[in-house]
Amino acid sequence: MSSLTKSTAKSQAVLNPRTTKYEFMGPIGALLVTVGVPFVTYALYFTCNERVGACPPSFEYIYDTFFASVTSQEFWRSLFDLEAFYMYLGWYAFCVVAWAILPGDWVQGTELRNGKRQSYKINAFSTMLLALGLTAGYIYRFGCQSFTFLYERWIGFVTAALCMSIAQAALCYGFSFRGEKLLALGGNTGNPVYDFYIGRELNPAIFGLDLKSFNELRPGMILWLLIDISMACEQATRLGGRITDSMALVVLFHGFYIADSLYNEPGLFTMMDIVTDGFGFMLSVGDLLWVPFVYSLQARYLVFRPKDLGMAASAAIFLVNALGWYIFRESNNEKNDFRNGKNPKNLKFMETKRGTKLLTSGWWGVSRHPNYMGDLLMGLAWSLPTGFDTPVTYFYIMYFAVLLAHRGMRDDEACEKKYGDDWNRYKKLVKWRIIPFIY
Ligand SMILES: NC(=O)C1=CN([C@@H]2O[C@H](COP(=O)(O)OP(=O)(O)OC[C@H]3O[C@@H](n4cnc5c(N)ncnc54)[C@H](OP(=O)(O)O)[C@@H]3O)[C@@H](O)[C@H]2O)C=CC1
Ligand SMILES: CC(C)=CCC[C@@H](C)[C@H]1CC=C2C3=C(CC[C@@]21C)[C@@]1(C)CC[C@H](O)C(C)(C)[C@@H]1CC3
Repeated sequence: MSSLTKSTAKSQAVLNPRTTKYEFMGPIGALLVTVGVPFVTYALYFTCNERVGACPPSFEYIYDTFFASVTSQEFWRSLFDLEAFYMYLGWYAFCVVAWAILPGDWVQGTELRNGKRQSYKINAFSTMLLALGLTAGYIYRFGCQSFTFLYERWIGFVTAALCMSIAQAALCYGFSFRGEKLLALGGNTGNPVYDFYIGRELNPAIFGLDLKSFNELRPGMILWLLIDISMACEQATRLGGRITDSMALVVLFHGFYIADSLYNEPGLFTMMDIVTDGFGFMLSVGDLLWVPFVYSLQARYLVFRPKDLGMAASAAIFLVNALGWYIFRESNNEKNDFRNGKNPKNLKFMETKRGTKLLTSGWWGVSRHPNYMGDLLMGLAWSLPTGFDTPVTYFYIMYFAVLLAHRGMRDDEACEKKYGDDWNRYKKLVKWRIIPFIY
């Protein structure tokens, strides 16, 4: 080995140390989630659709109809739909083109280990507006019944999104070995199953397009809204032109959440996924498959189980969502302002040896993750319009509680490393993790 190659290898090892600690229960856990996420996405469809009597159906039904068909070639062929595949590719290409041509400010992310900063173009919200405008024009021109293909070709789109997420994660994993890349501190164990799942390269990018933030906010989140609109169109087609109040609430809540997230795009760049995690299968499948096809479950359910709630129930559910959103947005804003050197509400804070201050009053004095509490309340409001006939439409809030509890623990560990004793002092001041007196 030449001395130049040796010194490059040495500086790479210093910049990208081997990961010595596993998260997510190591390679076994990574493998379980890798297989489990696509499995659950398909299962939520096959155990809860209009051909199935109850959601979920009896075990006998699953055994007789589903297990029997799984062994047939026909079943596996039905998962692929070439037209849906091309439409999905077209959708992804639309998002890339919109990113490239729509105007947007370039902002810098947090400082990286190599002293550099990643640049991000801010135009996720305008991409959503463009997609919504084109969809509205299409529906206006061709009628609501022409925008029901996302409902009709559901499984074909699921498979297309899954293929895209596998392809992206595999390419990112492969390219992370080429050249001098900045790796994620948690994704460089040397175990391919684990590193593929967590993501090896921290910020993979093509022609200035940062793949991690792009995937997190655009092709999946905006598709989730389009899916909801398609479900509302399918319901309107079936009900002779009207949609139920429950469907209106679900589409409104989801739409508002998505628009709010995209409008606050710069807030993403300080989050754990962007700052510490690599772009691996976890985020790729989470962004492209899980978010659009699982988060929209309530809207899909209301197509074949329409429900009229009436004014009182609708207003009550609306208030739950509004309260959740208020807590979510206010707490995220308090922290973002504070981290940007502003404290408009004069909130109390504690100094730390690391130099960064921690809020101890306002929402961040109520619990250590008040934003999770707001997000969970909204999740509950999204399920309530479907009534109490099935637990399946409450899947989102159950999964989300587990995701946020686990995310809170990961963050707690990271903060303990960052802040040392000061973090324990902070935990004594703000005792509750997410929901006061409960958790
Ligand atoms: N819908 C969905 O599927 C998902 C939604 N989310 C949402 O994303 C949002 C962001 O979540 P996430 O990034 O996990 O976590 P948080 O927004 O809670 O951020 C945690 C970080 O904030 C800083 N911090 C912690 N306590 C304080 C304090 N008292 N004062 C000031 N700064 C503090 C620390 O970083 P530092 O000190 O270094 O600044 C810590 O690492 C949440 O609203 C969550 O609900 C998340 C995952 C999935
Ligand atoms: C089961 C599985 C595959 C888990 C992967 C987790 C992902 C689904 C989530 C990890 C962090 C996420 C965030 C959002 C969506 C879900 C994923 C990708 C988010 C974009 C939702 C909207 C919010 O306002 C947000 C921008 C704060 C949020 C960021 C994190």
